[in-house]
Amino acid sequence: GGENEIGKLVDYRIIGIDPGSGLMKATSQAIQDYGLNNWTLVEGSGTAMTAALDRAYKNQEPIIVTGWTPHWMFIKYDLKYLDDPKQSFGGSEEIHTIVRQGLKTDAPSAYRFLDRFHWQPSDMEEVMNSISDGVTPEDAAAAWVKKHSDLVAEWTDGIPKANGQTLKLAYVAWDSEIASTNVVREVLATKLGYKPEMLQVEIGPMWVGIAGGDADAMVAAWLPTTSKDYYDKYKDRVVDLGSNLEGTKLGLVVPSYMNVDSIEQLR
Ligand SMILES: C[SH](C)CC(=O)O
Repeated sequence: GGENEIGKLVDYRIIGIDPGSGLMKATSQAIQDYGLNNWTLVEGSGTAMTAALDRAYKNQEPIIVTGWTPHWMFIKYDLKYLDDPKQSFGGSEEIHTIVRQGLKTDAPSAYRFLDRFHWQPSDMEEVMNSISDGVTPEDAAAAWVKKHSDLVAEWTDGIPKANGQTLKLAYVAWDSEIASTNVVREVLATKLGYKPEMLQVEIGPMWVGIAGGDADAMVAAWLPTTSKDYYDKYKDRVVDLGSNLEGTKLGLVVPSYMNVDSIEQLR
């Protein structure tokens, strides 16, 4: 379309995250679906996006970011999702646990725990919020595990301990997966006797790592839509242990002080 009031305020830019993510693919789809011809989707990272949001929000300036739930930003700032009447961002999804073929034989205790690992968005947000308040991911995970000993017991009761076997956990540096992967690491290390390592990679290498056996597990598969391309490509070479969290959401997010409510209004 031609001139757009909101577009002018944000220089026709949507501040995105890492280019391979499903969220960026969905945003490109929305730009097409809603005819946002003169708009630019800025590639970066989850960290760069939250830094830009923080700067704009502190100065009460307009900004549009690619966002998702669960995320600490909805606690820290007064934000809103733009309505998505064309459903370019899909509906509410879930996050799956994906492990390498052979893990059940090689590390049966880790496999059994990973198969049981399941928590609520509020649990993930508790860890995320603590990290966003400046607690290290390791300490935030340790505090959460200590506080939620009943749920952790459900994950680990009756599972024999390993004797210091190394395990490689792959993840992408999304704030949600920094939180979840640190909790998984903490349980593997303190309850099940493993020596877990965390490998921070981009989304493609994360799936390749599990499929190729270079990594043992990840809790970062947003499905059925967000990670669909990677799932379809690697599903025959990985083991999907199902959902570890339900009730996610993806979309365009703005501070509540902006006078815009729908993606329709950006054209
Ligand atoms: C950004 S969501 C945590 C995951 C994804 O977009 O692939």
